Formats: sequence, structure tokens, C-alpha cells
Amino acid sequence: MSDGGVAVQVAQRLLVRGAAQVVVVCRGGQRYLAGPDMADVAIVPNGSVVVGRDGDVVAVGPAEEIAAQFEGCSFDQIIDAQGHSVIPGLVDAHTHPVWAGDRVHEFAMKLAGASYLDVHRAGGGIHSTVEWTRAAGEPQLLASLCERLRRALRAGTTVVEAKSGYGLELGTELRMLRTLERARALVPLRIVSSYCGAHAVPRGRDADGYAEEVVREHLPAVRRLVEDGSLRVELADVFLERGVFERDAARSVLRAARDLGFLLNFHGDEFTDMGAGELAAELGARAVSHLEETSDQGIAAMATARCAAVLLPSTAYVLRLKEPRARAMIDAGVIVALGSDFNPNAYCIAMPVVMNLACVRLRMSLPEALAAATINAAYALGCEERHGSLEPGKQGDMVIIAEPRWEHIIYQLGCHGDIISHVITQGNVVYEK
Ligand SMILES: N=CN[C@@H](CCC(=O)O)C(=O)O
Ligand SMILES: [Zn+2]
Repeated sequence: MSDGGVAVQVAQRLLVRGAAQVVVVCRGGQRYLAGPDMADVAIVPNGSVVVGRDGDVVAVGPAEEIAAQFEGCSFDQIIDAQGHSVIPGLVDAHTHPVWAGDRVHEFAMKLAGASYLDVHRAGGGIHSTVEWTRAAGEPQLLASLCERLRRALRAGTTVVEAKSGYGLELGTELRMLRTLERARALVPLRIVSSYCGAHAVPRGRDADGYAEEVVREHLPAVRRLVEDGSLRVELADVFLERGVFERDAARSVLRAARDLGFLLNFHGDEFTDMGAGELAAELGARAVSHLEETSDQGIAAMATARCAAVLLPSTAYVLRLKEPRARAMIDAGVIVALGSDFNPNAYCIAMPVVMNLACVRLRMSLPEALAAATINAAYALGCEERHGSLEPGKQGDMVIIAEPRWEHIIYQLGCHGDIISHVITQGNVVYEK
């Protein structure tokens, strides 16, 4: 994995030296890991990593080989990682981090027996966050967003998918997307933005009429801003659910988004089997999230279409939902990824906690959970060429754990803050304990 043993003299940005384990996840440029390969994440024992001045990984390999290859080379920074382990930066494939207000009282209502959809249909849930968010100015949204993203970074996330969807009218949806755009310059992690204007049907509107507005006005407006360089929005999303956007309305939004060049990555089958997997296969979607109620046919369709399943175990936990069938999905060859689904309903932005829940509740193995939170999550966001594994040519994003075995990051539930010693993006230390 180092460069054929040829001595390198050019100055480099970073050397992480002599870690007990460097978990590279992939060795052969795989775009995802599926089926039994998910359990086989690649590890270099006693390894080192070099990141160049352009922020990309230059070499990863056994410590002695890297030492010989880079002998005499200068580094802007050297981290001695003896007794520590290194994993790629974590990729959170599903979040809603831009909003104002608070829903802690709804948590109490749900603990007392109200269901998510009861609260939503009674005008709370997403609708109450929409009211707060519409009333909030951009500086307020930006300040809370940056604070949330910094929390994610300290928990090891270096790439985060982030949705709009608490505006449900064009002006606020664009304000959310602009807020995400401004955060890119303020927090050193990669944000992959999703337009999610069809996250709920606005109060007083019908689903078909609003879906038509999204197709006619919102999507073309977002596309224009992407084209003139003022926004980067890679993905488009819809909440496909009974009583929210049903199949025809969701299909029309997703088809229009695809035709405008957005990658499709949508919410489906959370409370009802809506045929999300089949619809995703029909439309060539890159990923579907939730999938608690997905049928065997939906799973088979996703496996064939190479559509990633983004599972959100902290949401299933908070809402006491049926667990998504991760084992059936992995056995069928679906590309299983993980996301925190951070939002005012499910307030968890720590991927180490999400991976622990995936192992304990969804019965994934430790390596499967790591593959799902790195290369497969990157695939779900369409950024697998640059992120998700520690391979030469990819962005130099990694997490150093103050334990000799990487599995501690999942095993020590809730203690990631104590054992993550460094978070690195593009070869720069962006958090140090
Ligand atoms: N289910 C739809 N959307 C979010 C929840 C958003 C909210 O309740 O504010 C989810 O993925 O869980
Ligand atoms: Zn969501």
C-alpha cells in the first residue's frame, strides 16, 4: 500500500507513526463492502499513515516500510500512535442538523405512549420544528448548526450528510441550504447536502399539490443555485410514508430530482411498508433510509439495484420501533450503511453510539458496523471515491483511539469522548483531547 518502496523526499503534512492497528477498511479501491465482505475490514498491524500537503493519503502500511520509504523526508506534524489504533473518519449518512426550537416535551409524550405519527398528525413533530425554523434568522441557524457539527466531529465524524426539510416553503428551504453552505467554511468536516423540501406536507396543504410545487418551483430553483455556484447540493430526499408522501407523490418528486441531476437518497418504510426498496430500484436511487418495515421483495430489489440501505438504529431505539432487518439485508447482499438521523426527535449525533446500537440491537458484527459507518456510508452519499477508507489518493481523514484495538470505539458505550485522542481531516488535527 505504500508506494512500491521508492524513497520519498517531498515534505508531507502528517505522519501518524506506529499505531498498534491501522484499520484501512478497504485495500483494493472497493466502492462498498457487501455480504460477507462487510465482516472483513482490512487492518494493518503496527502501521503508519502519511498524508501529503494536499490533504490526501500518500501511503499506509507497516511502520518499518513507511519509515524506510520516507527516510529523510520532513513532516509538518508527527503523531506517535504507539499503543493506539486508527480508523478512517466516520461517515454519518443521515442527519437533520439545521433547525431552531426544542422538542424535549415530545420526548416525554412519547415515553408516556404517544406514537411518532400521533404527534406528527396532531401538528407537532416536524410541524413544530418548521414553525421555529421559519421564524429563525440565518445567524441563529448557523450558530446552532456549527455547535452540532463540532459535537459530531469530536465523536469522530468527518463526513456528514445534512438535510434541509424544516421549511416546507422555498424561502426557508433555501435558507437552510445556505446555512449548510456557510458552515462548510467554519467547521472542518465534509458536508454532503440534501434538499428535503418534501419532508412533510405543510399544514393546510394536500400532498399532491405540495409535491407539484416542489417539482415545479423548488427543485429547479435549487438546481439554478447549484449551477451558478452559490450552493452545493448533491442529494434529493422525500419522506415516503402513509399519510405523508405516498408512492405517486414521492415518485414524481424523486423522478424530477433525478432528471435535474440530483442523486436520490430518501426516507422509506419507517412505519409502513410502502415498497421503498422497489421504488428505489425503479428510479436508480443511491440509498434509502430507515427500512424498518421493508419486505423481502424490497430487500431483494435493493440488493440487485446496488441501492444502499441507511439504517438508523438510534431512531428505532428512541421510538421503540421494530428494528430494521440488518441481518437479512446483509445476507441478501444489500450495501448496509449507518446514520445517526440526528434531529429534534432523535437527539444523537455520535456515530460510536449508533455503531454500538447496530451491533447490539441490529445484530451486526463489529467489523460490519465499521464498514457501514465508513465506506458504505460514503457510497450512500456518492462520495466513496474520496472518503470511507484509508487508501492512497483518498482524503486524509482519520480518528485515533487511545486503545490498542479499534473495537473499543464501539465497545466502550458512551465513552468515545474519553478515548478519541485525535480527529484528523485532510491531514490536519481538528480535535485533540
Ligand atoms: N421520519 C422523518 N424524518 C426524520 C424525523 C424528523 C423529525 O421528527 O423532526 C427521521 O428521519 O427520523
Ligand atoms: Zn431523517
